[in-house]
Amino acid sequence: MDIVLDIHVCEKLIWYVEELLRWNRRINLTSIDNIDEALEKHLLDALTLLPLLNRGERLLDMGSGAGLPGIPLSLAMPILGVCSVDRVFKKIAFQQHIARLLRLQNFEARTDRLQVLAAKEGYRTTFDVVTARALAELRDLISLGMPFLKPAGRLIAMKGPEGTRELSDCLDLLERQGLVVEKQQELRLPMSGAERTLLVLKRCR
Ligand SMILES: C[S@@+](CC[C@H](N)C(=O)[O-])C[C@H]1O[C@@H](n2cnc3c(N)ncnc32)[C@H](O)[C@@H]1O
Repeated sequence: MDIVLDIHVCEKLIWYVEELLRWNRRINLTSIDNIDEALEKHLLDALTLLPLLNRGERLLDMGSGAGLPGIPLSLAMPILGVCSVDRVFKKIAFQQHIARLLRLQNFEARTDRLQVLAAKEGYRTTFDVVTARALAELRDLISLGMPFLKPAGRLIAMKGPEGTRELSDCLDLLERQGLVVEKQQELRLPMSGAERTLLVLKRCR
């Protein structure tokens, strides 16, 4: 997948996935409970965003669940500032446990509803990048994500094959919100061949 990472980063990434599956036996965090599948469909999938990010950017991961894609991105790119938000406390407790043990300096996990966080100072219009995986249809992601974007910020929606249809269904909304499609990237995960669509929408006014 053209992603080259330091061996120490890889060890931490794999430890994170193992810890996720360990916690998953006690509290339900993810439907995947097999290590090979989790490495591909959680870890590699999250890392597909790396080439789309720039050093020093501030990123919001909306509805991050067990920390995906925010935790792998924060490990692989320590120069990124990641804020990871989910409304479910136990999921954020797991993310905070990971951040503590891996000493993630560039990572903040908070329990909040996105609609509430969007009104808070320090969060509204302060992010260069807003990401979401498996949170909602593109139309709803745009409504949820727009309040957080800086001028010229990007919303990156991680979608399956349905991404293309969802995009063409909301071209009117993009126009109204002042968003343009900066990139539409289709890819396949290397083991299962599962299809993914990355949609990068840039705020232009
Ligand atoms: C299907 S999970 C996806 C989790 C993670 N992004 C992933 O790909 O594994 C969707 C998550 O979004 C969270 N969520 C849904 N609506 C939300 C809202 N309005 N505010 C904050 N979190 C929300 C849910 O609690 C859930 O953990």
